[in-house]
Amino acid sequence: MEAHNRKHSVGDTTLHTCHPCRRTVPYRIYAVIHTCGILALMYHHVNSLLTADTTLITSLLLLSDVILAFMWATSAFLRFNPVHRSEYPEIYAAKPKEEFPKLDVFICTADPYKEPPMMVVNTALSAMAFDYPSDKVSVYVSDDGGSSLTLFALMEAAKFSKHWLPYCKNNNIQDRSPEVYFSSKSHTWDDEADNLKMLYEDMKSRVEHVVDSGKVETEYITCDHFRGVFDLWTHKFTRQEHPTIIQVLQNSETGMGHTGKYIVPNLIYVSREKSKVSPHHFKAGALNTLLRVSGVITNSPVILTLDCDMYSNDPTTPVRALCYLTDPKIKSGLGYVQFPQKFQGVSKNDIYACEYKRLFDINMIGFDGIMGPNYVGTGCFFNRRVFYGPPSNMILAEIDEHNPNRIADKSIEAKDVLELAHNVAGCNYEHNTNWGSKVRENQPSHIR
Ligand SMILES: O=c1ccn([C@@H]2O[C@H](COP(=O)(O)OP(=O)(O)O[C@H]3O[C@H](CO)[C@@H](O)[C@H](O)[C@H]3O)[C@@H](O)[C@H]2O)c(=O)[nH]1
Ligand SMILES: [Mn+2]
Repeated sequence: MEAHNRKHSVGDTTLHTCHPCRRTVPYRIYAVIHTCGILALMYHHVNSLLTADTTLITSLLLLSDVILAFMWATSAFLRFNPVHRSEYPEIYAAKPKEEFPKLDVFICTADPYKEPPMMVVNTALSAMAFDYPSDKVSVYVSDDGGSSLTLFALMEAAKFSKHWLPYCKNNNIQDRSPEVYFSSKSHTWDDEADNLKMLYEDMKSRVEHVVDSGKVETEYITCDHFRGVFDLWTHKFTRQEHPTIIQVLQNSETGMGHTGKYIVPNLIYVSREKSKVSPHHFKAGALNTLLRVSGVITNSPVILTLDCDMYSNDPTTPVRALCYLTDPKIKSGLGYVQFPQKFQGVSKNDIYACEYKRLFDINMIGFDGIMGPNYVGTGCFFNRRVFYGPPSNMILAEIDEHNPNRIADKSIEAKDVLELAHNVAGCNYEHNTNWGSKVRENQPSHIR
């Protein structure tokens, strides 16, 4: 979604507009002509079926043309009413900060060797640095690899964020993934940027050293709290059974907020329980775990899902999504707002296949004009309420802490909060509860 320039009159509170694509009318005319052609062809087939002797060949031709016509019709519907949307984040951003809803960001990672921890760090930092009240943002990283390397990298990210976030916000930086920012040539260098780049390179070399050596040196683990956790990884960590690990790596309540300097977002590491006897359902299982764990800890009404190989290229993205999600006129029927994926490192000449243009750009605006797009798995802001059934029929959760309207007002590090978060992070939790079976009956309300 891109904002189009538009002049606002004073008092204009329109948060978004929707307009049909210009090519719709010519396309419809073409579709009518194409349909006539198909009907004529069918007429011809039926006619020859009734008159000719070669029944088998004629029936096969009819069948194949029916299949082709069906395939054409399904894609034609996606071109029938495509719409473009524009939103006006500057109008939303002018609201008092108290009105901004809390935001939980979910990032999934699974293997520290295929998905380098520095990549996960950059994803997390780009989301932590959103143009959004920092104390309202909680970033949850799900690590299905249960790797001390990823945990170590995120501990480093938490430290670096205290320098990176104020820098981005004070200088209005567009690329909030430090890797992207420091490798781009199109920005001015001053002492502050130089120092920050040094800090970043230091962090990167520490993390890469740890990844190369395959283990975290105990000298880095200064806190007793972590020591027990790292013991879990004394042997090869991936795919072994292990209990749930939840670590609050940064807490906005106790972060720099209290020193009055700069408020930081929450950063929480989650590695769900692994057990050979229960299926883990890959990314869907990880997202369901994060949904429950975040429900207990922060229970934010808005959830963003990201993969660890992505970063946000626009810090106003959450506010853009809120232009739709908070609009009272459409709010009750709106489940999610999804952003198209853009790919890096694709050949400029390969504009269709590798950019997945049809999947993410062309088809999506087509779906949007009919009944709305399907969830493509990432880059999507959800209204937490949608996981609890349709608007008229809310399915109450097994435990009160999971209900979407509950305000999470305890400290995120409170002992009972973390204990309950551990209990709900089992890899097969939903299958062992009544709530899980109720949700399964009403399938669409749950991520699968
Ligand atoms: O057991 C697993 C396996 C994968 N993942 C994570 O799931 C994400 C997507 O997996 P990946 O292997 O990168 O799949 P892709 O084919 O690149 O992903 C596309 O297709 C997926 C399946 O439809 C969508 O979920 C993704 O958003 C979409 O980018 C990654 O962040 C992984 O770390 C887990 O958390 N646990
Ligand atoms: Mn991927």
